Amino acid sequence: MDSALSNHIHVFQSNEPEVQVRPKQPFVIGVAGGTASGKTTVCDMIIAQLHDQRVVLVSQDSFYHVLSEEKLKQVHEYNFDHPDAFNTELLFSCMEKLKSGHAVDIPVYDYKSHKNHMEPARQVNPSDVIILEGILVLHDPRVRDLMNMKIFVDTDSDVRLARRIQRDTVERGRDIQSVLDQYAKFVKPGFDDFILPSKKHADIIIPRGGDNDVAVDLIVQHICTKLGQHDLCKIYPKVFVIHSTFQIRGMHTLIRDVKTRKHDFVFYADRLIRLVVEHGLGHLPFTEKQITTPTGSVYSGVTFFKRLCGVSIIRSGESMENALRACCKGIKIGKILIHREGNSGRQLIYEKLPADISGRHVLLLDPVLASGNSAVKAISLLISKGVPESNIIFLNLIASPEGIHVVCKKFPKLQIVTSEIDVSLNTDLHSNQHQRNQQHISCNLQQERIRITVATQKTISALNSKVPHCQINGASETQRKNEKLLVVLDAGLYWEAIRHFSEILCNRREHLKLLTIPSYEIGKLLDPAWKSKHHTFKYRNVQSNLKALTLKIQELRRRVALEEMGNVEYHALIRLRQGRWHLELGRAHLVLGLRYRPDHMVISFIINVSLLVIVILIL
Ligand SMILES: Nc1ncnc2c1ncn2[C@@H]1O[C@H](COP(=O)(O)OP(=O)(O)O)[C@@H](O)[C@H]1O
Ligand SMILES: O=c1ccn([C@@H]2O[C@H](COP(=O)(O)O)[C@@H](O)[C@H]2O)c(=O)[nH]1
Repeated sequence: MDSALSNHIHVFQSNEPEVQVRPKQPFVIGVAGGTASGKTTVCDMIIAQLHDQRVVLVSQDSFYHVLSEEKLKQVHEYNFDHPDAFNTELLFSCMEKLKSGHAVDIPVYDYKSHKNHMEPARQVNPSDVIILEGILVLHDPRVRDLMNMKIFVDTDSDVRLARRIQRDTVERGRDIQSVLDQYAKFVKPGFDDFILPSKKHADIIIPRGGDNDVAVDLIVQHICTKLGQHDLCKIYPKVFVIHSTFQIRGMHTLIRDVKTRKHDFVFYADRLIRLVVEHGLGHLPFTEKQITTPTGSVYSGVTFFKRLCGVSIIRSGESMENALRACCKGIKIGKILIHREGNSGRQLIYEKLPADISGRHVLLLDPVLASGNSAVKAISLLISKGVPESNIIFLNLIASPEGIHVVCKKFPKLQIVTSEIDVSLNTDLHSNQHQRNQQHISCNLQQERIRITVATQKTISALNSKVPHCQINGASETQRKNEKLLVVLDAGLYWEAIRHFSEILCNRREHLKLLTIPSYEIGKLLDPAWKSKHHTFKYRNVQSNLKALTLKIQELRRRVALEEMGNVEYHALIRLRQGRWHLELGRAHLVLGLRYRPDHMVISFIINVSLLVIVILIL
């Protein structure tokens, strides 16, 4: 260590116990790049954006060796661009101390006198973020290893030379000729031999330096995420955030961007969901297993835990089901529908869970953990069904700190696996995300299953109003049931609506009956107890040459057998396009009715015509 410098760079211990002073490790960023590439400018931009974090900037220049008087006389012959010009031992030890939560005193370098200012030395306190900036900060492997993020600022050499001439003549007391001489003799060779080769160690390369505010934004977001996650993961050891990479941040950026198209949103949300699901599966128990390979050698491996099930919180949780099915073939998936009442109230509307759920590990699915209220309701239900708290893994894409606090405080043994903790997941973002989830789900629904739209609800409401209430026990009960029915329908649980609200639905007019027929058939498969004397239409009446329809029914039966009851395109089955309900429903009714039940249709037709004639006569 330089004795002159070491006298003025000292490391001191804090008096307080370490854990109280620094409950977490600082996030260390290294920023390297050629002279005048914009390293300081980029650092200033990062610091400005991290306004609510404690950030310190350490410059490698502070660690230039102190020059003897003799060397100072020949300073134009001194190579400031060689690694040996720096006291790297001291730099390393200071960074190590800072990282482990100790304050250090660092001198301030003066370029005019080429000296480290001894008095006053700069006291650098341990902070949330430590940025180390300098031409060769990525050169030494020990210093590099202290860094959580390594950045290289990559600016065109002509631009750098022009900036250096301007800066060094204005700020560093040089003339143009000396700048050019130093550049040719030391700066350029130093760049080619040491600085440029260190670029390969960088995690991020920022072209154009401070002009690249997109890169700086991304870096700042990444740091914020890391800082937020450090805290929560330390407080709650059962919270796991999948390793954040720029791929993952990029996908999060896309799914949050209001300009992202629905198709891209679905694609990237699905990719993230898949990562979360895979990660979540890694938290399941396993047993050791030895197997013999085809070459006869013995491999000591593990075998997965098999008694599993998924439970999705309707509706957004359903968007995670496909990823779970893709990872766990034939997995049983239950559903819970929770209705929001006011800000914190939640009402359980519907649940369908595997009968033997208490003996299974449960992967609870909901892409967004916001307030935590729905999650608490769903988890409480699972526990009431006998699932041990420690057997539940809650998987989500984005979790708010608030939601994590609420869930983890109440269920400390439950595990949460998420792809990001979002400190800005406030009500606005939640509603935005919620809207996005709706889009995601509706996109899936368009492809795979019926989507009960507002128009449908209106149609059903209109039909409801035509049903004499006396048929059902008490008007208020009817209203309540109708309300519940609409919530279930809104969730797209059409056949569930038929099963659980059959007494309301079976009294609907022909249109609705026709619409419910495929669901009714599926309902029969699952629950033979459900029957309605009002339904006369049977699939066995379908002509045998209607192969496409038969295949679809088979496909439905297969899916039902796999308990994929939500993923059914009922509309396609009855050849009905979604939307334009009145017209299309009537047409579909007529076409299908005439084809399969001409007797019925003729009678209806005669009755309708007779009624019309009577009305005309009366008028
Ligand atoms: N994007 C930019 N556009 C114009 N001038 C810049 C830009 N970035 C930096 N500079 C100027 O170039 C000089 C060197 O920038 P600085 O950030 O100090 O680079 P470094 O720390 O890499 O030496 C400074 O005078 C600064 O004002
Ligand atoms: O006394 C000195 C010390 C350093 N230099 C030059 O400074 C640059 C590094 O600083 P940047 O801010 O990154 O440009 C380096 O190229 C040295 O040549 C100096 O001229 N005099």
